[in-house]
Amino acid sequence: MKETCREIVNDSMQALHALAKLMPLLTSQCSLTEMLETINRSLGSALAWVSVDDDRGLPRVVCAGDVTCHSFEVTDFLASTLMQRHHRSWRAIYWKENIGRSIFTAQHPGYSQLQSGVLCKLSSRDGSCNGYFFLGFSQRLCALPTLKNVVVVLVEKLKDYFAEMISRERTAKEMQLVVTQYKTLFERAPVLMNSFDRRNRCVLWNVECEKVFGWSMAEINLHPDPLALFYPDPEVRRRVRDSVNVSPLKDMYEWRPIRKDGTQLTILWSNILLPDGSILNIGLDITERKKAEEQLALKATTDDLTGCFNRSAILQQLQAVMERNQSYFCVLMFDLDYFKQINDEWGHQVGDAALVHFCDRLRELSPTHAALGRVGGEEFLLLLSETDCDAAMALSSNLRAILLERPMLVGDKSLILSFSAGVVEVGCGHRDTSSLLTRADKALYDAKRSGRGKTVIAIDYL
Ligand SMILES: Nc1nc2c(ncn2[C@@H]2O[C@H](COP(=O)(O)OP(=O)(O)OP(=O)(O)O)[C@@H](O)[C@H]2O)c(=O)[nH]1
Repeated sequence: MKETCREIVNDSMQALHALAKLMPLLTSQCSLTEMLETINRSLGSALAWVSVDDDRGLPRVVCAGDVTCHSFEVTDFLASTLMQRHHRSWRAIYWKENIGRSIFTAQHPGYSQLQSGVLCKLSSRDGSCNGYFFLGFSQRLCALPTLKNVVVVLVEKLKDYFAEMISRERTAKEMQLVVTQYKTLFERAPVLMNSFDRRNRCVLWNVECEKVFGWSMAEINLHPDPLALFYPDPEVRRRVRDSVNVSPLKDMYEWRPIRKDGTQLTILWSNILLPDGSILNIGLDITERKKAEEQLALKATTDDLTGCFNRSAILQQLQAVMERNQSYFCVLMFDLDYFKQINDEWGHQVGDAALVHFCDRLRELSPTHAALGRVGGEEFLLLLSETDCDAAMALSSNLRAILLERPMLVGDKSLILSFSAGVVEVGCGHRDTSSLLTRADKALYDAKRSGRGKTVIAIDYL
């Protein structure tokens, strides 16, 4: 092939003939490298390159041929004094011999191999493409003036194509950059992102999902219904599926999915509809934040010493029960007897332990739905829903008995706690919390006044 081409470039008619045959081969489907390779094959050149300035005016070089040539060699050659001397005055120039010496260093094979060469300026009509086109040959060619004109025609034909190809490649590069940016965002953002197709297969699962849930995408797709891994309850799964929102991003909703290790997470989920019709789920793992909030809320409503509700929390509970009062219930107000003496005789720490001991026994005897709160130093309030006076009195007696049977132990001594209590039974529809508390207080006062160690029912409130 090259032998044929050598003959071509040494003969004007054959050179033009080769050019005519070459043109249809240079289609817009070719890449720039493929195009340069085709030119080399058709004209017998050992090296072809194009150097085009990019957006920032920096040369971008594409080479093809038997002689290896790097971008920096092209750039140095174009910047050399040889090239710059009469830069404005030529459009195409050629070298009959030793062009390899102007492009390569002495160690490079091309230094001695490359002999003739043609360089042509390249600029598109719209000015979007500025640069050079070069063809180098391993022979000293005598038909170079003809070849120079062939190259000029070639460049004339190709320059708009080069411009288009370069801009296409530039667009592809920009697209690639956008893809890379989105991929990086998808992979690295500390946000959960995933997508499931219509057959419930997971098709997107970012690194954050793997980190938070503990499953890889492959592991999830081994399950016939991957969503069941996170939401074992079919009813919850149904609600999750129903929540998929095909309108633009709305609020985020809280869900409690299960992690691979069985722990429960708290995730805020929302979803967006992508242009291809698929749904992208976006989530934030708020498990730790939620735990901290719950702990704070618990602390705000709990009595540090006894672990029961604190004053404001138990009064709020009472308020809530009164507001929705649809059934009867009982309120018991307890007060430890002679508690000052306990503190004085046994010390404050024992006094604290006595409060805990009393509360623990009371909790043991109370039904699970009961609410117990500490309203003052050694004063407690117990709310018993759907409980009448008799049941409340029975509970009070049991408490007295258990405090006797299982006294508090202080070293080798035992301390039997005594208490007084007031009981109020509240009928359905009663709403007045403050009069209820006054009645309970009054009954408790009566118990104290009549000798302590007693429980008194506030009859008039029934
Ligand atoms: N150890 C301890 N003592 C407390 C705490 N809160 C209040 N007290 C004490 O409880 C005592 C209550 O005394 P009083 O109101 O006279 O009641 P009491 O001695 O039980 O007398 P009666 O109720 O009339 O039987 C006071 O000495 C308070 O200092 C607490 O958290 N820990």
